[in-house]
This record gives sequence, structure tokens and C-alpha cells, in this order.
Amino acid sequence: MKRKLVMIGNGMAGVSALEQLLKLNPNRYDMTVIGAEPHPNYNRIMLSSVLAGDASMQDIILNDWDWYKDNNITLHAGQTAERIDTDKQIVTTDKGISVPYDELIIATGSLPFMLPLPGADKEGVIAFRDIKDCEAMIDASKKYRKAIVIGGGLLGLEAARGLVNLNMEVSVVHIFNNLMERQLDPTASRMLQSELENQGMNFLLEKQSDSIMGKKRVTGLKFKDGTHADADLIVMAVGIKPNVQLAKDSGIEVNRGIVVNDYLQTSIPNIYSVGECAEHRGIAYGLVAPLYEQGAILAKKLAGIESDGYQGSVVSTKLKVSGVNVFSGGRFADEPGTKALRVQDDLKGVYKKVVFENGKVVGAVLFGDTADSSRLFSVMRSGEDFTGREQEVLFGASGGGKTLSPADLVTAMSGDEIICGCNGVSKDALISAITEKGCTTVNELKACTKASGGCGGCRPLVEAVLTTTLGVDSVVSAKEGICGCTTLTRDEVVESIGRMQLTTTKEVMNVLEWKNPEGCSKCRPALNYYLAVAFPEEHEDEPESRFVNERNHANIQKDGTFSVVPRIYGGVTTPEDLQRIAEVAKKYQVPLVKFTGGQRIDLLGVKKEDLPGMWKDLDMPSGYAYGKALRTVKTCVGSTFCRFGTQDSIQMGIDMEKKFERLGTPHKVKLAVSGCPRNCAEATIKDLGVVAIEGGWEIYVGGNGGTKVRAADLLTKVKTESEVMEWTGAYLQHYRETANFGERTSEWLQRIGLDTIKKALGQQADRDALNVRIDKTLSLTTDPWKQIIENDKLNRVFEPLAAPVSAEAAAARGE
Ligand SMILES: Cc1cc2nc3c(=O)[nH]c(=O)nc-3n(C[C@H](O)[C@H](O)[C@H](O)COP(=O)(O)OP(=O)(O)OC[C@H]3O[C@@H](n4cnc5c(N)ncnc54)[C@H](O)[C@@H]3O)c2cc1C
Ligand SMILES: NC(=O)c1ccc[n+]([C@@H]2O[C@H](COP(=O)([O-])OP(=O)(O)OC[C@H]3O[C@@H](n4cnc5c(N)ncnc54)[C@H](O)[C@@H]3O)[C@@H](O)[C@H]2O)c1
Ligand code: SF4
Ligand code: FES
Repeated sequence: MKRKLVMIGNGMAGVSALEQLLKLNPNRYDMTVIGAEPHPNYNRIMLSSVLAGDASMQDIILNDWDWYKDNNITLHAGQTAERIDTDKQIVTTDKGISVPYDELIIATGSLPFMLPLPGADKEGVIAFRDIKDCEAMIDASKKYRKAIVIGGGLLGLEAARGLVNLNMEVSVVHIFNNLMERQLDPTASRMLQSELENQGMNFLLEKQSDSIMGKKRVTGLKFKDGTHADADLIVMAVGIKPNVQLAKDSGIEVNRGIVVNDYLQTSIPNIYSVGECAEHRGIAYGLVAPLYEQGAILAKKLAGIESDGYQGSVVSTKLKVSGVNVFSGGRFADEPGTKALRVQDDLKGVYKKVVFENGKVVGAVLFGDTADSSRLFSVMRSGEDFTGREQEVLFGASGGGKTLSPADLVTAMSGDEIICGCNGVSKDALISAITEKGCTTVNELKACTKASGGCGGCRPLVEAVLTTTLGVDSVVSAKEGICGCTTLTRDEVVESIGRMQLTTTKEVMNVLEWKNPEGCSKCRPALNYYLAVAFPEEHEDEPESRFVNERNHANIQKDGTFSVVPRIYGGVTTPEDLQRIAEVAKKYQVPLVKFTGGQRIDLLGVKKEDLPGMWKDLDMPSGYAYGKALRTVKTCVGSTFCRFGTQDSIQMGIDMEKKFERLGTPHKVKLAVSGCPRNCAEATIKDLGVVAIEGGWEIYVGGNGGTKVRAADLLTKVKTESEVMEWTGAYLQHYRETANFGERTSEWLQRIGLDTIKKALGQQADRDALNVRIDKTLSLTTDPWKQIIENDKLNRVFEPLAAPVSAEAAAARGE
């Protein structure tokens, strides 16, 4: 008769151990799994992607109901094990089922740590641990606006990013001055904060929470320093604690976690523990890679196969927030006896730190460029001695910055090394999916093994396994859908919109069979844009598909207020306009009036409800400082006053701004005009810059300031002002029609190549056709501020939802 193996907990660690056991010895046990959640085993890691709109609940199922049936595993889902009788060897559940065992695995994971604050039991205060929490956040985002995430660790930041994607105003409350202090040093932490602020998150640092405000539902969070912040939703992400109560009540030795030996055995020999609930050599891990390693050892033990036992793990993490590359591994902090090699490039926003102890790499932090992460993690685990040649770790043996390619890396890996940490997929598992199941693309490998379906960080290595196994020529290059809702690429979507005459995002999603019928925060704004380019007349703009700043026609600031930037053509103003701006600033008590880098005046710290009033009193057009649109045309003094000026740069700039204002583009667009090659308007770091020369103008394209500085390329030289306009119109329209939504001109130009652009604009007839299309679009635009002022319904959106709660008023109400 088969032995009875029972597992409590249907999570990632435990089920991975069972999967491995089934491979090693499928017939040894009758298996029963008791799982408190009413779902089959799913990828908890991917809850962040579900929240961010990049995956659906269906995408994250790891083992569906059939898997249990096919492997003869009895699953009691939605039942909690309440008692273990270790003498009689029986587990009893909350629904009264008793399950006898010969061997028992406790894989109960962790519980989120909930701060015991007064008011923590109010509606709208949740953790982020399971499907139920994820659904609660998605639901809240449909009804409420303001969210607070307590905890600036991995989980808190991923939750915050998801909520931003769901169009909530998000503040992250962190107890320290540095975000992710458990994974990053202060330098990386500061860079991270600045990047996340750019993505729309607000940070309240060094704040200790005191109590939760509100009657039935949360309305805000009060801090120990007497201040408070408003919130309709509070997510606590302040760490986890191993879920050990059941084990403790059953007389099993428990410390912080359930104490296990190298074979995952607890103090009772036929009871094992694996995953976040287990404590091995004093450590309870909180990441999946070590848990899978534990699972592999436990599977061998239960299959009766000898092994050296579990020796502990070196861990590494990557933050799963799109647009931010952060890696941290091992002991990254400066400690006595360690030395660090650091590289910092503020221009590119890159920071790398590698920590050595006795010549060995013991830790690393990477920000901005994480291409080296797998290699660094590999040398960290190998314990290779770099004494006297430490520089090689970052700059290669020649010192020339050469790093090992992913192909070199996978070639050097042993078969059982894990390539995808999120899903516990080894190199051998990938190779057998290629050779035995015929996978030829990364997407097929993902479908077959789940590799690369989590944080995505292993994708280059998965690709490398494909190319090293099949040969570069045999690998079908995998195409990427525009988001998790579809497998169609940008070009396929745009082509279908044109061919099938689709005019609304809903229509596109229906006809093109979107996996998620509502779309996500990535595809909705993109579709709205592509439709506007394809059918400027027929497509009606969909405000609900726009980002929060564009919906409000103002940029939201870190304290929840907004900024107002009126249009000032070419940076040229008048005493009358200045006077009006001053009066408005005084009337609305604007706390900060500032000149911008684009020669505009920025009125900062404006309350949302004051926006329409200010726009009306200003009586100036919107400067679109918030939009994916033409922002500014910066000009120098030019020939009007400057003794070096060869052309009238001011008039040229004003004419350009008047013509192209309100033009929607894939990303923001900044222009500049300089009156001579001294280039005082910095035209060569703009999306399009015009520089006057003797007898004409030079047009530069694809420049960029900011984090990724790029000098623009010369597109052409022309003689007259009307030619400048003609080339600018053609260039901007070509960018509008061919770039990916969210792609700056500098990225687009580098992707498709300057020569391709020159070819597309080279013929007069092509430029004329592009100008006809851009002129059509421009003729249909109206000023959004004016539109709102004149429309009561639109105006009401700016009315306050509820009276703001002051700290004093809240205190008086006893909150
Ligand atoms: C949003 C999010 C993102 C994450 N991202 C990453 C990441 O990018 N990388 C990474 O390495 N890690 C990540 N983690 C952590 C990772 O998910 C965990 O380390 C992993 O899921 C732990 O697996 P486990 O099986 O030990 O526990 P769990 O997955 O928590 O499974 C335990 C299961 O046991 C059940 N259970 C508990 N008690 C009982 C009982 N008495 N009876 C029956 N069932 C019971 C629980 O309901 C649960 O379903 C993330 C976690 C979250 C929440
Ligand atoms: N990408 C990833 O690898 C990933 C993503 C999500 C979660 N996880 C894992 O899930 C688990 C939970 O994540 P986590 O971020 O909650 O845990 P954590 O312990 O890593 O971080 C908690 C953070 O909350 C802060 N904090 C603690 N008390 C606070 C307070 N009173 N106010 C404000 N901030 C406070 C801490 O300083 C810390 O930075 C961890 O094991 C984590 O590794 C990993
Ligand atoms: S770019 Fe030339 S024309 Fe313009 S301000 Fe500078 S020196 Fe004068
Ligand atoms: S390592 Fe995260 S998806 Fe593979």
C-alpha cells in the first residue's frame, strides 16, 4: 500500500516540492493537499503584474484543477487545517474533514504583518498578499481616488506602481529616509525615489504612522508628528511573519519560523516544513528562489534519494516596476572588512556597486542598468577569488568594460542551476522543453515552463538557452504584444485599426479579441492615441483612457496639488500678460511662481478645485505642460537684438509654436530655435531644433536632455522659413504615425535609424502628404482649458469630492 503524504498549504513552495517529487518517484505516495485559499496553486509573485494591469488572474495559475486530478492528488481547497494530532497522525480542517498521514509537510507560508494601529480594522485597510487583496485594490480604484501604501519595501513599491496604473493618487509612507533600505544603499535608493516620483508616486519619508482616520471607512492616516494625509485606501506592506501558529500548537519546535534541519525535517521526524514558514539555520526566507531550492531537497528526501541536504541560499531581488531596473544581491552594505567598487553615471542614471570580502564578491547593487545582474549573482554564488583583479568584475579582464554575454553565462551554468528564479525553472528544464517539446521561441518556453513569466528579468538568459541549444539561425524571434492583454504588436494593432476602420478602444479590444476585455493601463492610452492618429475626425477622444495629468489638464505635484503653466509662445510675453499672471497668482494664493527651463511661468501648489477659475482668469491657452503633446518652443534673442544673430529666431519660434500647439504626439515634444550656431536655445538637445546659419537654417532631430542626454542629428539644411515649417510638419507627422506610444523621438530615431527617416521625408510629395495629414489634425484641435471653462459638466469634475480634513478637525472628531 502507498504511504500517505499530506501537505498543509497549497502555495508556491509546497507545490513545487510535490512537482519535483512526482518527477522523481510518482507512485510512492497517496497525496492530499489542504489549502486555505479557494484557488488552485497560483504565482503569488505575479499579483504585482495583475495589479499593474500586465497580466490577468488566469495568466498566473501555475497548476490548474486538472493538474491535481491528473496526478491523483486530493485537493481540499478553501479549507484551513486547524489541528494536527501528531500521535494519531491526523490533520483536521475547519470544515471537519480528518486526513490521516504517514508523512506531513507544513507549507503554510507567511502572514502579512499588519501594524496594530488604532483604526486598522476600518474598511479600506488591507494587506497585499493574495488574490483577494489584489481584487480589493482593483475594486477600490474604481470608486476611490487616494491611496496610501505604508512601507517603501519591494512589496509596497510594487503595490504603489499598480495603484498608479489604476489611476489612483498614491503616497508611499516609509519609516526611514531611504526606500528599500533592506536591499539598497542610500545612493541607489535616492535614484530609485526620483525615478518613481517621475512615474507619479508621492513619498512621505521618515513618517511613523499613529492611527487610521475615518468612521466606517478609512479617510486618512495620522502620523506621530501630528500631520496627516488623506486616503480612501490604505495598503500595509511592512513585512511578513512566518505562519507558524498551527505548528506551534501541535508541539513542533518553533522559533521565528518552524525550525528545520538540512533535510527540511522539523523536531518531529515525519513532519517536514518548506517555504516561508520554515526556519533553516536561523533564516526564514521571503523570496521564491531559496524556497524552490528547499523544495528540491525535500522532494529528494521524500523520494528516498540521498542528497547533501539544503545548505542555505544567497538571495537576490529585482523590483518588478516597469521602467525601473533595480537589482540587489547578497551583502550590499559597507561593513568592516569589506571593500566596495562603485560606478556612478548621473547622466545615464546608472549606479553599480560591488562589495568584496577577502577578494570574493559578497554583494551587489545595480540601478539603471541591470544587464550584469545574472553574472554578478553567479560569481557571488561561486565564491571565485578576485584578489588583485577586482576591477574585472565590472570592467572585464581587458578593463574595457566587456561583460560576459548571456550566451557565455548559460554555457558556463550547470544543468540544475535555476535560470528563472520567479518560477524555479532550471537550465535543464528549459533544454528539455526545447528538445522534447519543440519550443522555438521565448513565448513558447514561457507557455511550456513559465520561465520569464514573472519579473521578466531572466528573459535574456532564456533567450540564450534557446540560441545555444538550437543555434542562432533556428530561433524564431519572438514578437511582443503591446501589453499583457494581447499578443498583437503595435504594428499589427495599428494596421488592423486602419484596415477594419475601428474607431473606439472598446471596438479594438472586442474585434481583436483582447484577453482582458477592459484592457489595462498600458493599452488603453496607447489605443486612444493610435485611433486619434488613424482617424482624427471620426475618433472621439476618451478621457478615461488618458493618464491622470492629461485628464486634469494639469500636472499633479508630490503634495497632491497641481501646477498651471499657460502658453507663452516662443518664451515671449508682454507686461499685460505678466500683470494678469501676477494677479491670478495673488488671488489664488499660489505658493510658488517659477520660470521653467522651457521659458514659461509655472504656478505651483494649486488646489484642484481652483484650476478652472484660474484658467478663466488667466485667459491664456494651456501650455500643455502635462501632456504627450508639443510642450514648448524655446528661442534665443536672435537677430532682433543679438549682434551675432543671423536670423529672426524669436519669430520663427513663435510661428512654430502657434502652428503646432495642441498637437498630440506619442510622447512629449520640445522644440527650440537658435539665431546662430552659438546655439543659445540649446536646439541640439531637443526633439527638433532649428539653428540659423548664414543664408538659411539647419534642422536637427532626435535630441534629448534629462536623464538620457542625446545630441540631435542633422536632418537637413533649408533656405527659407516656410521650408523649416514644411520639414518640421512632415517630421512630426512621421513620428506620430510610426513611433510606439510612449516613445520619445530620440528612442524612435535610434530604433528606426536616421536614414529611414531621411528616406521617408526626402521627396517633396511625401512631405506634402504628411503635411496634409498633420494640418487636418491641427485644424480639429481646441484649447482644453477653454473647453472646460465653457462646459458645466466638465467643470464639475474639478469640484472637491468632500471637504478636506484638517488635522485639527480630525482630532476634534476623535479620529
Ligand atoms: C505581491 C507579491 C509579490 C512578490 N514578488 C516576489 C518576487 O518578485 N520575487 C520573489 O522571489 N518573491 C516574491 N514574493 C514573495 C513570494 O511570493 C513568496 O516568497 C512565496 O509565495 C512563498 O511561498 P510559500 O509557499 O512559502 O507561501 P505561500 O505562497 O504564502 O503559500 C502558503 C499557502 O498556505 C496556505 N495556508 C496557510 N495556513 C494554512 C492552513 N492552516 N491550512 C491550509 N492552508 C494554509 C495559505 O493560504 C497559502 O495559500 C512576492 C509576494 C507578494 C505577495
Ligand atoms: N520583487 C520582489 O522580489 C518582491 C516583491 C514583493 C514582495 N516580495 C517579498 O514579499 C515579502 C514582503 O515584502 P515587504 O516589502 O512587505 O517586506 P520587507 O520587509 O522587505 O519591507 C517592508 C518595508 O516596510 C518598512 N516599514 C516597516 N515598518 C514600517 C512602518 N511602520 N511604516 C512605514 N514603513 C515601514 C520597512 O522599513 C521595509 O522597508 C518580502 O519577503 C519580500 O521580499 C518580493
Ligand atoms: S544663438 Fe546666436 S543669435 Fe541666438 S542669442 Fe545666442 S549668440 Fe545670439
Ligand atoms: S526570474 Fe523572474 S520571470 Fe524569470
